Amino acid sequence: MLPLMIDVKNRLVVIIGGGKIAYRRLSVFLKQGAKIKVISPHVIDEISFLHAQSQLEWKQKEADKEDFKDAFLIVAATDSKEVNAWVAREAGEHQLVNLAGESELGNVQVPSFHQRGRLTLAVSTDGASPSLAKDLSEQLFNQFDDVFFDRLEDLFNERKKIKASDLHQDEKQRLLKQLVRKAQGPWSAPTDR
Ligand SMILES: C[C@@]1(CC(=O)O)c2cc3[nH]c(cc4nc(cc5[nH]c(cc(n2)[C@H]1CCC(=O)O)[C@@](C)(CC(=O)O)[C@@H]5CCC(=O)O)C(CC(=O)O)=C4CCC(=O)O)c(CCC(=O)O)c3CC(=O)O
Ligand SMILES: NC(=O)C1=CN([C@@H]2O[C@H](COP(=O)(O)OP(=O)(O)OC[C@H]3O[C@@H](n4cnc5c(N)ncnc54)[C@H](O)[C@@H]3O)[C@@H](O)[C@H]2O)C=CC1
Repeated sequence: MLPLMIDVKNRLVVIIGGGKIAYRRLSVFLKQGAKIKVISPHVIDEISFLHAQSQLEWKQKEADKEDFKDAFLIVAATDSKEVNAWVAREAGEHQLVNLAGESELGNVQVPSFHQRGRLTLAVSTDGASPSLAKDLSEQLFNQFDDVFFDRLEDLFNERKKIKASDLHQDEKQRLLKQLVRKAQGPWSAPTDR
């Protein structure tokens, strides 16, 4: 599978199911600014709380095709394999589909990831061990300290200036390479700290 960064801001994400896993998925999309619609006869308290705060839409019913026809991304997270597989079959060929259980029936998998500032680290084990993916992404992320994130922001700003300058393309390339070399110091916190 190919890792991509996807902007879901203001996009419709339809979550089929209202349990613990549905909540874990929708929390991620909500944080990224997606519009969330939950389709489920029952939802856990955390979801009904968000609904009461108008942070998401909730249709209290079993899913049918109409519910997800306009979705940018569909998450099937019911406790029924049959329902989840049906969602995967009925989804349009241009829609993104994630199945919390049998992910191979969909076309999107959710990796374990950490994000701060402009850095995103994601780990996928393709379902071999979600727990290991979680541990690995935590270990990798913990290597970076506050200094790193300040430097990364500086890099972003300096690079923007070089890109916008009237310098010759070759000179821009030279400066951009120099920028990376300059930045390649001890990026991360020493391990004995
Ligand atoms: C295929 C995938 C779904 C997809 O496509 O998205 C999938 C599938 C399944 N997970 C299961 C179990 C667990 N999943 C977790 C945790 C996470 N699972 C996540 C992703 C994925 N899980 C995708 C593959 C990612 C990969 O492998 O790299 C994370 C990264 C993201 C997220 O879910 O939000 C999140 C870490 C959150 C974080 O990083 O913080 C834990 C541990 C815990 O909850 O702490 C357990 C219990 C222990 C264990 O089993 O390891 C089961 C068995 C269910 C059953 O028993 O019925 C299935 C189904 C199956 O394998 O058939
Ligand atoms: N990706 C992951 O990390 C994990 C995935 N899973 C998978 O996710 C599935 C869901 O897990 P939980 O949230 O714990 O289950 P749960 O039993 O807490 O929730 C299931 C939800 O599906 C809803 N539902 C049932 N039939 C429906 C229908 N026809 N239309 C709409 N909604 C319907 C129920 O009302 C309920 O809200 C599990 O069956 C398992 O396959 C489980 C653990 C971890």
